Amino acid sequence: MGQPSPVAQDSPTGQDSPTEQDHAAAGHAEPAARSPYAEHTARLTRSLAHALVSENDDAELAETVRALATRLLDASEAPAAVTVDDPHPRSGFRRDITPITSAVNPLAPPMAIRREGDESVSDVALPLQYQGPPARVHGGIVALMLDQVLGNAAHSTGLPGAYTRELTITYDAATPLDRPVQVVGRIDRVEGRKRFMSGEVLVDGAPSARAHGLWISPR
Ligand SMILES: CCCCCCCCCCCCCC(=O)SCCNC(=O)CCNC(=O)[C@H](O)C(C)(C)COP(=O)(O)OP(=O)(O)OC[C@H]1O[C@@H](n2cnc3c(N)ncnc32)[C@H](O)[C@@H]1OP(=O)(O)O
Repeated sequence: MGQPSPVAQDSPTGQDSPTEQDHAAAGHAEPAARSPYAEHTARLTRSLAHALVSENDDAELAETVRALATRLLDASEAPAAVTVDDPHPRSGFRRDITPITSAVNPLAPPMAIRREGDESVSDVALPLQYQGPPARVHGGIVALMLDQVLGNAAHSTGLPGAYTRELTITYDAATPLDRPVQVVGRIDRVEGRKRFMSGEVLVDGAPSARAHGLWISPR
């Protein structure tokens, strides 16, 4: 079996952390502290997800995975016995468990979002497990990436927390797998509780998908 395709940077999001009020408004408690064990396991699970949808075979790797699965099972029964270094130590970062930017959620590539001027930006290359039509990223995943990056931009200015109220995606062209694409989002205008947002997925600088959306803060 070949190496899994490179996934997005295995790092946290750069996304603004939700406040305690955000968590309270969202109806859940503050997540538990970060776990390096969870983060490493998520990385492994991403690689396994890629291996499962690939059609390659490699007996030596299969044996390595079998041994690792045994070790992981032991570790899950006695997690304190396993010592790992946190590759992304941060202080004060609340744990991100979203299925798109989280380092510890294996459903997430994960995307890392940064600020560039007035925009939120993420460079990402999605591997095979995000495929829709052959060689193309699934349209729902494209919408997920845009939702997250526009949401990041909506929260980037110190404005209160807001939810996606409306999100329209226009798919102009294929978003390719296994190639770097750039996801960009920005605030177009603010009207009271409403933030009107826009963004794109760029492939070699040209939009493969465009998004327009409305984010609203709860009353
Ligand atoms: C607290 C925040 C927490 C944030 C956590 C961050 C973590 C990030 C994690 C990642 C998250 C990733 C992202 C996610 O997954 S976000 C999760 C997915 N989204 C949701 O769950 C949101 C569901 N919707 C709601 O909860 C409510 O609708 C909210 C709270 C948003 C507003 O409820 P509210 O009861 O206040 O209002 P309303 O819904 O009756 O709407 C009525 C208003 O909207 C106006 N309107 C409607 N359409 C349009 C239009 N096209 N052009 C212009 N205006 C338009 C309309 O005129 C009216 O305005 P006005 O007459 O009042 O002036």
